[in-house]
Amino acid sequence: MECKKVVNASSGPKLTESIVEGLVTLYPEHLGRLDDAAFAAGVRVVVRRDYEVAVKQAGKVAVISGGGSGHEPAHAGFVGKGLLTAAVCGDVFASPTVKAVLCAIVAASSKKAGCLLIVKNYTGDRLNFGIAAETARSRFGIEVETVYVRDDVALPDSKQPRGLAGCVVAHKVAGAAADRGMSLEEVARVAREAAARTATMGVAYEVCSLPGRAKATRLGVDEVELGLGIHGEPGAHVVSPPPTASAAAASLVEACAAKLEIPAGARVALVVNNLGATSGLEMAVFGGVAVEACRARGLAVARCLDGALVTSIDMQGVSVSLTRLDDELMELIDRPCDSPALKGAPFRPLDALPVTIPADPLALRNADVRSSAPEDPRIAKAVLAACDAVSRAEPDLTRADETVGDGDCGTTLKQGADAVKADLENRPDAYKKPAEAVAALADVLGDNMGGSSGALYVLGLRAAENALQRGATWGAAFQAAARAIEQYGGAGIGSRTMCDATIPAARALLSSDLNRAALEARRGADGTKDLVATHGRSAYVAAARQHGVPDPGALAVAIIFEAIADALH
Ligand SMILES: Nc1ncnc2c1ncn2[C@@H]1O[C@H](COP(=O)(O)OP(=O)(O)OP(=O)(O)O)[C@@H](O)[C@H]1O
Repeated sequence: MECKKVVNASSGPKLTESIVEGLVTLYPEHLGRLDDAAFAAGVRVVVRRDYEVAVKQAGKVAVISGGGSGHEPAHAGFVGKGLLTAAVCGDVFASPTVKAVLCAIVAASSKKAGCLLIVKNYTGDRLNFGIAAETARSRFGIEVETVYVRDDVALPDSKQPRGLAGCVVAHKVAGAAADRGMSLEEVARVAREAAARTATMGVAYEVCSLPGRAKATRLGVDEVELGLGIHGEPGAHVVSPPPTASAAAASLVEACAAKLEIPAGARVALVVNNLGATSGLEMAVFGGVAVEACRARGLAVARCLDGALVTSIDMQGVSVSLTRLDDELMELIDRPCDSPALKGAPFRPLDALPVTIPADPLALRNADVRSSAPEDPRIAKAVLAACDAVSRAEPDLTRADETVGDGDCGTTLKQGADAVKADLENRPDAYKKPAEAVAALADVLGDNMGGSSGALYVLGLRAAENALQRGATWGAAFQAAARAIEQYGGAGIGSRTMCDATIPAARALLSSDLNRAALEARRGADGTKDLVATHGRSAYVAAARQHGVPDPGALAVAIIFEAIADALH
């Protein structure tokens, strides 16, 4: 079955046409497209809107790149001041035609200044851009230089390394040089230098899927590919199980640094490229550890660029490019640019080290709780039993929350339980008296447990702590806890929340005993299977989906009461 894509046409020129149309519609201040009727049908070339004045009349070198579509924002997204003059757009993963490249050269270049072609090193691109360059020279008298980007280091013995995300560095450097008014020869020299000093390697956690085709199933659930191309071709190595972000970053950085023979202490520009469908969360994690990996290798990360730059449609993965900088490249990389995808000075300096703002932990922690109540060894026993029971129940709680919520209730509770257990081991004295123990629980859960349930537990525990400090019984203290949860959470009996377990359990604890309270908590939790949520995240989930599944928060309360009753019987 075809994979789902947000497109009108799923392949061929119609798809390319709609990509180009979309970009020029979205970025009219930057982009225009060549009128194909004036040249030849089927030509899809995106140009700087102001190319006539800013490039041709100004006598500046035109910088042109392109290739197959599917790598957006490359290359049309890099068309603009200080970057590309024009981008030639082929069909998805297919080289553009000679005619299209020739049209771009002839339209965008002046005879006086000439044109630089930046070509990713694929046979189709080499041939089509090459024929166009020769024709532009012989038939139109335009001087053309070509720079090949062959930054791939995944296949060490390859005679024809592929062009990958490193082309962005060549675009930036050449665009800046052309903008500064350097000659064609000079622009080509610095672009060649940038390309030669750049190495790239990537990792894919999921391969890409092409519009109109079935989703590729090459990679097993436990596999990733290292050293891949950007056209869905298999990577150089399959690695299983998937490496952590740190391990992946370290191997990519090492491969690039080794290939470029970068000595320790050298300045580099780091490009962390999202291959298309890597989440913002993953990009943040990976970007940070990629910088760390460079520093661990002794490299000075002088400039850094991250984001979706040269994608492979929807590949879930990242590539790392390193460029060994010298003063000239650094100066050109730092010059301002203005295109849809890159603006200002997109290569950021990373000189400043991350700052941690010191917070005064004493100001955040509650003043010590001291009561004259006698010590009670049953408290630690009950706490331990509750923690173990919650940890054991994590899969059940997760399953329930995956159906009726966002799936994190079990892990949130387990995180709290693990932290409490560790605190109990470290500070057993804090769990000997009622008010002190409850205060310790609130402190630990407040620091370690997020989510709604984290806040609700802390609220309840604080209320119980206050009551216990005033000499309340456990029954009265739990009653105060249940009331605080009701008051701040706004839910009550029948809302399909933990209140369906806490309220009846509190009543039973006041009038009867712990066993009765556990029974009532369980009855309340089971009863939520027939309720429709009015509070909490489940309130946004269809009623039919909730039916027959207990509220995870209520279920956890029942599990805790049962564990304590069992431990203390
Ligand atoms: N207003 C409320 N009053 C009482 N209990 C609530 C309330 N809202 C949610 N809950 C309880 O919290 C449980 C879910 O806890 P969890 O920590 O997963 O919170 P969440 O609602 O998913 O919020 P998030 O994950 O965004 O913090 C629910 O099963 C329910 O028992």
